Amino acid sequence: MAASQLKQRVLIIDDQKSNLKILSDILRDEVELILAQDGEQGIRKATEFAPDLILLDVVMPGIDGFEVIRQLKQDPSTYLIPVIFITSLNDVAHEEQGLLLGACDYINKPFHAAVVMARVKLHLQLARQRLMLEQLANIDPLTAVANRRKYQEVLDRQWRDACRKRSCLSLVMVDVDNFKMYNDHYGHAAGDRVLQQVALTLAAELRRPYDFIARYGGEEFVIILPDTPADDSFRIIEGCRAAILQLQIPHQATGGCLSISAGGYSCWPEQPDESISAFALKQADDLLYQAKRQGKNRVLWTTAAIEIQG
Ligand SMILES: Nc1nc2c(ncn2[C@@H]2O[C@H](COP(=O)(O)OP(=O)(O)OP(=O)(O)O)[C@@H](O)[C@H]2O)c(=O)[nH]1
Repeated sequence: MAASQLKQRVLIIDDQKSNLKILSDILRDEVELILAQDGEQGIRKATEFAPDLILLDVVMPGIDGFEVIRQLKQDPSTYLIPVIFITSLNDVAHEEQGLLLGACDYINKPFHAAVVMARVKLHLQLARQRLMLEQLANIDPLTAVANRRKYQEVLDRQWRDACRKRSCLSLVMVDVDNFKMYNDHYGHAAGDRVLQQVALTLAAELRRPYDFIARYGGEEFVIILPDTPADDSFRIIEGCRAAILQLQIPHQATGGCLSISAGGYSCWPEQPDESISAFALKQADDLLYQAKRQGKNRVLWTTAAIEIQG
């Protein structure tokens, strides 16, 4: 089913069961509902289920709605979720406070079904559009894999995870061999089609959910293999190299078939520091350069301690 056809998720946080029931009855057919009966539970469910929209009661025992939204806006995993306040506090000062804290709208009690529905639909539509824009901003238009901007974001996250788990993370730079000659011989449009094929083939070789590929620029791709031992990572990239060769794309200018070279670097990150992760990528890039100098169509790999050559 296309993402646009999936039901969006709405989390309702209200301490009154009767309100939860009224709102559920209004929204049930249109959205997937998640219910929470106090602020703490609401925050937990917002983190766990990543809803597309939150309806938040203001007056609740324990932490009130204002404190809930404050906490949601401080957490990177929830701060983008739109929040509509639902309240019987009909004065302007409270409404202003809610909006200043980052709420996108206000619905007053008692509820009018048509108004609730209209406002929820409007904010869900805006949320969907924002998600689509975000996805477009992260994708390379030619090859449809992630772009360099997304690479940096994913690397930062996976580097932090690897620090926490003390696990092995590999960074790989991949480059199409003799691509200038390919363009010169077959034309730029044919070169574009080859880049698309290469991206598709590399992506298909990465089978684990957190393996990641991005187009780094031109005919270069970058791959992140988190939580994978160095020798397995090397084998995966060797598999990529073999898969590109198996495409048997003729490259008459070289008298053979199109190939790739790669440089890989495996490490065990200890500090979430961008200059260290940039250094790791530089190691991979230096090995790619060596692979080119040693004759191309090969993968060179290094870890802090060992060097493997293919
Ligand atoms: N068709 C096409 N070509 C591109 C694209 N981006 C970069 N290129 C071309 O890729 C070529 C890369 O050339 P070089 O950096 O000299 O590398 P190479 O010819 O592959 O040589 P080696 O890396 O030594 O194997 C240049 O001619 C770029 O114009 C693109 O999006 N489409």
